[in-house]
Amino acid sequence: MLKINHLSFSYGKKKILDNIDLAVEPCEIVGLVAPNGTGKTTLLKIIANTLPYKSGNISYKEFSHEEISYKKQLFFLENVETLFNDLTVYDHLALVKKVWKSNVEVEEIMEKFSLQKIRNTPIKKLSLGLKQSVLLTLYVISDADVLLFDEPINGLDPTNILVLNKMLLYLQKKKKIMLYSSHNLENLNKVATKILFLHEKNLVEIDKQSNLQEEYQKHFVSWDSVKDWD
Ligand SMILES: Nc1ncnc2c1ncn2[C@@H]1O[C@H](COP(=O)(O)OP(=O)(O)OP(=O)(O)O)[C@@H](O)[C@H]1O
Repeated sequence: MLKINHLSFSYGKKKILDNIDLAVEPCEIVGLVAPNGTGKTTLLKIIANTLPYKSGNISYKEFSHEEISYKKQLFFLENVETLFNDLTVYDHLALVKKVWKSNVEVEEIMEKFSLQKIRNTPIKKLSLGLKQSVLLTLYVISDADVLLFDEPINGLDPTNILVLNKMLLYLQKKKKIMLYSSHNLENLNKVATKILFLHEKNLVEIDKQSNLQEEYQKHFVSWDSVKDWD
């Protein structure tokens, strides 16, 4: 289980997270929802150890957040900008397989994402959507236990959104712990096992049976911020 207790975080005087508690079990796909600039990426970065925090505790199984064993069980790439641009697709996948000491077959996963045609193309020559597909492939290749996705749908066409959803269910069968931040409520509702809104600096669980769009409006939409354009 991934556990967060009493986590608070501020950038300078600006408080982003206030006393957050969260527990995520294997096989769970937790959808994280909030308006732009609320703190979803911040929370994922803290869990992934790329942003230090001072207040609270985070652990996975018996490992605390600072331990190397924790870091080895987790995979997070914030966005396609973090890919190694000069590597070819194949070399990037092979690198992650090596570093994460994974047994996952690169060829098999490339085939599932239909990446064979671009296997020898350097990342920098790919379109946004293809880079995003490579980024998602790296999650599968890593075979890490805890997978943190920040808007994984970014740039994907409808076919590749279906591939993403299949990938998430495949990873669920492999008992991964997944956190998935997104603005796409419709797709999130299809795949997430639990939906959390980051509301007023804390996490609120939303009933999956409820109308997510309505819940979003209730929690977040201030009509003052949607200006009249006539
Ligand atoms: N390095 C930083 N220094 C200071 N403030 C930051 C920093 N990074 C982010 N912020 C601020 O923290 C807040 C939360 O940012 P964050 O990127 O976590 O939001 P988000 O919910 O992921 O947004 P989006 O949906 O737009 O990706 C924003 O107001 C942002 O301006």
